[in-house]
Amino acid sequence: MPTSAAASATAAWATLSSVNPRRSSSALRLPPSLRRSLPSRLSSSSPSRSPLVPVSAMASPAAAASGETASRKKLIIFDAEEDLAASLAKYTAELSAKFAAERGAFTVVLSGGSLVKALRKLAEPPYLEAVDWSKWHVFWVDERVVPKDHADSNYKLASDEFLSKVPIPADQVYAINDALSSEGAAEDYETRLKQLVKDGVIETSTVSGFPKFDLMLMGMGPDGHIASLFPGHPVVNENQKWVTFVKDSPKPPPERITFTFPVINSSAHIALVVTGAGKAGAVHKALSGGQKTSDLLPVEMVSLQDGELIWFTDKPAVSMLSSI
Ligand SMILES: O=C(O)[C@H](O)[C@@H](O)[C@H](O)[C@H](O)COP(=O)(O)O
Repeated sequence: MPTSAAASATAAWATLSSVNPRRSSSALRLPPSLRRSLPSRLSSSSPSRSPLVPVSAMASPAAAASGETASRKKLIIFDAEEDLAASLAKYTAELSAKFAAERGAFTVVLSGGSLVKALRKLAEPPYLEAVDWSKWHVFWVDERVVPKDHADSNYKLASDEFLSKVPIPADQVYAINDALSSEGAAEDYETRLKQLVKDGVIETSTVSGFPKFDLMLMGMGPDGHIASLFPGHPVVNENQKWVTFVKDSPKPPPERITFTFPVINSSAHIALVVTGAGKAGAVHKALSGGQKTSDLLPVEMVSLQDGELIWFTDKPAVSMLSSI
């Protein structure tokens, strides 16, 4: 797998207590003992490059409350969006190779929003040629209930910006049925997921019994929402269904379908792409710890049972962390 993305990355891995965006990234350099625990696929190939430092113990109120410990969490702070996009492409391509080799399929879940633009480097050399796109199966963690050619459609966004540029077989791209109501579309999507589990395309979590997707690529809203799971909305507590619907989303359009938390938290990997000063308050709340479990933002309810959560961030997004 090409290493050019890692070589150009100016990312810094940091323990939460070390994050201080007002310092230069070299101030985030950690001792070799900590650097040794980096996942090799994300390690810098050259010691002269900017450091990549692991988050060893990020606060997780939800995990702490439930006593879960298997979740692995990391935070990456990028100096530039170009570097974030390069690192995200490398991370995704390496997971694609791993899952394609291990089980002949790679299940990838997309959100809408700025995440889609951050995927652009996957559709460029060297990844365009190096990735085995025939193994990809693409899903949406949430979708607006609008026609697929509507400007609000997450499918249309991903299709225009990414999927139309890579050779994924069309029958392995699972858009919602846009002829149905929101209730019907959610039920239909869950039925199709169940068939794909039966067919062995989607794995099942041995921990939860819910579907286990290989990689979820998601954004987070300024209010701390992920997917279409908004703060204070009852669907954040759905614990039976795989896919549900909302008719009153505070972010337009109002009607959406969304994966539920049991599915999100069964993922093998989640890349949470969160950039810009508008996200700083939610990032601060999510990463500073100590909140009551009744007061969690949806993003704080991401608690992987047996998986890896990586925050891909930039300095504006973590700009409030220096105060903790
Ligand atoms: O359907 C949606 O509205 C999106 O899927 C939404 O959940 C998005 O991912 C976040 O709002 C972050 O979006 P930005 O990264 O553009 O802020």
